[in-house]
Amino acid sequence: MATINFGGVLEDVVTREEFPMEKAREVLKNEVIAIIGYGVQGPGQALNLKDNGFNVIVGQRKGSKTWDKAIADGWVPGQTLFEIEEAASKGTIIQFLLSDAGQISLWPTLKPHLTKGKALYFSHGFGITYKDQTGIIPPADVDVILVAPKGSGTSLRRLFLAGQGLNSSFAIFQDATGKARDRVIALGIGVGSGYLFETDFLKEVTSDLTGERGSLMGAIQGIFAAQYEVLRKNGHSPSEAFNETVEELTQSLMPLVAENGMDWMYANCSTTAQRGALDWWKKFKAASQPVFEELYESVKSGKEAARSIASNSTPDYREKLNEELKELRESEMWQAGAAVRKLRPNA
Ligand SMILES: NC(=O)c1ccc[n+]([C@@H]2O[C@H](COP(=O)([O-])OP(=O)(O)OC[C@H]3O[C@@H](n4cnc5c(N)ncnc54)[C@H](O)[C@@H]3O)[C@@H](O)[C@H]2O)c1
Ligand SMILES: CC(C)(O)[C@@H](O)C(=O)O
Ligand SMILES: [Mg+2]
Ligand SMILES: [Mg+2]
Repeated sequence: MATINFGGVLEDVVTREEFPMEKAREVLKNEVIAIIGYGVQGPGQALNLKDNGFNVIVGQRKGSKTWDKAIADGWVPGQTLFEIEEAASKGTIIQFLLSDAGQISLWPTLKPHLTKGKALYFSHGFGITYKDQTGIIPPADVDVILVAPKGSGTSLRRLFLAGQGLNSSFAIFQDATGKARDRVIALGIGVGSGYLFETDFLKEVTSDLTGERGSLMGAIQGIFAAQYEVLRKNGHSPSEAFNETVEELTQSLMPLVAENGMDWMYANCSTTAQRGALDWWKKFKAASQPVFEELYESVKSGKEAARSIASNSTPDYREKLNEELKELRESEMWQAGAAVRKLRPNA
C-alpha cells in the first residue's frame, strides 16, 4: 500500500508498481475467471483480463445479442464462451456483471454454483447492500469481493488499449478463504485499473449512485439544459447556445481541468471570466446543495435502489430507457450538438 496525501487526508492506495501484473498473474494462476454478463463492464473487464494473460471464460445466454457480440470479440463457444450456468460451474471466481436488476432474477440459478472456496465478484455494492430488496445473500464459505471501475466499461477498454488505466475502488465483504485480499487486488490490477482505493460495499454503492445521479450524469444534464433554455429564450441561436453551454466545456475547458485542476483552467481564461466564475460558483453550490442532500437521502434510504430495480426488471426496460434516451437525443440542444460535432475540423 502506498500512503498518499489527498488534500490533507492520508489514504492507502494500491498501485501497479507495488502490485505488478506479474504478481497478479501469480496470485490467480490456478483460477478460472467466469464473467457472467456481457453488457458494458463485461466486455471491458473480460477482454482486459484476457489480454493481460488471465484464464477467462464468458457466460451468456445462447441466442442473445450479447452472445453474438462475445463471438465477434473473439470468445469461442465451447472453449471460452458458455451458457451462464456452465460458465458459473467452471469458474472459481465468478464475476457477476449482469445489470444490477438482472442479478436478482439470475441469483437463484447462480447460487448453487458458489461452492466452497470460490469467489463471488461484483463491480457495485448494490446487490449485497440492498439485500432486503435483491435477496442476494451469498453462502458463508465463499469470498465476496468488489472491484468497481470508476467509469464506463467502454472507457476501461479504451484506456487499456491506449496503455493507460481507469481508477477503481475495491472492497471485501467476506473473506472465507483467507485469500480474498490478494484475489481482489489481483483482479483489480488485471481488469486494467490505474490504481485501487479501498472502500466497503455500502460506501461504494452510496457514492456511486449519488455520483451518477448527480454531477457525473444527472446534474450536469440539468445544468446544461437550464442554461441552454435561458439563452434560447433570450434570443440566442442554437449554435451560440450550444457552444456556450457544452462544446466549449468538453472541447476546451474540461481538458484543462483534467490536466491541472479548476484553478488552472480559470487562470487560462480572461480575468473578466475569472471574476465572474469566482463570484457565481458559490451561488450555484448553494442552489444545488439541497438537491444533493435530497439525492443522498434517497440513495441511503434504498429508494433509488427500489426505483432502479422496479424500472429495470420489466420485460421492456431496455425499450423504455431507449425511448427516454431518444427524447434527449432529439431535444433541440442535443440536435444542435450533433450539428456542432460534425463541424469539428477533424470530424
Ligand atoms: N456500465 C458501466 O460501465 C459500469 C461501471 C461501473 C460498474 N458497473 C456495474 O457493473 C455491473 C454490470 O453493469 P453493466 O452496465 O455492464 O450492465 P448492463 O446493464 O449492460 O447489463 C449487463 C448484461 O445483463 C444482461 N441482463 C439484464 N437482465 C438480465 C436478466 N434478467 N437475465 C440475464 N441477463 C440479463 C443484459 O442483457 C446485459 O447483457 C453492474 O453491477 C453495474 O452497476 C457498471
Ligand atoms: C459509469 C458509471 C456511471 O460510473 C457507473 O457507475 C455506472 O453505473 O454505469
Ligand atoms: Mg453506477
Ligand atoms: Mg460509477
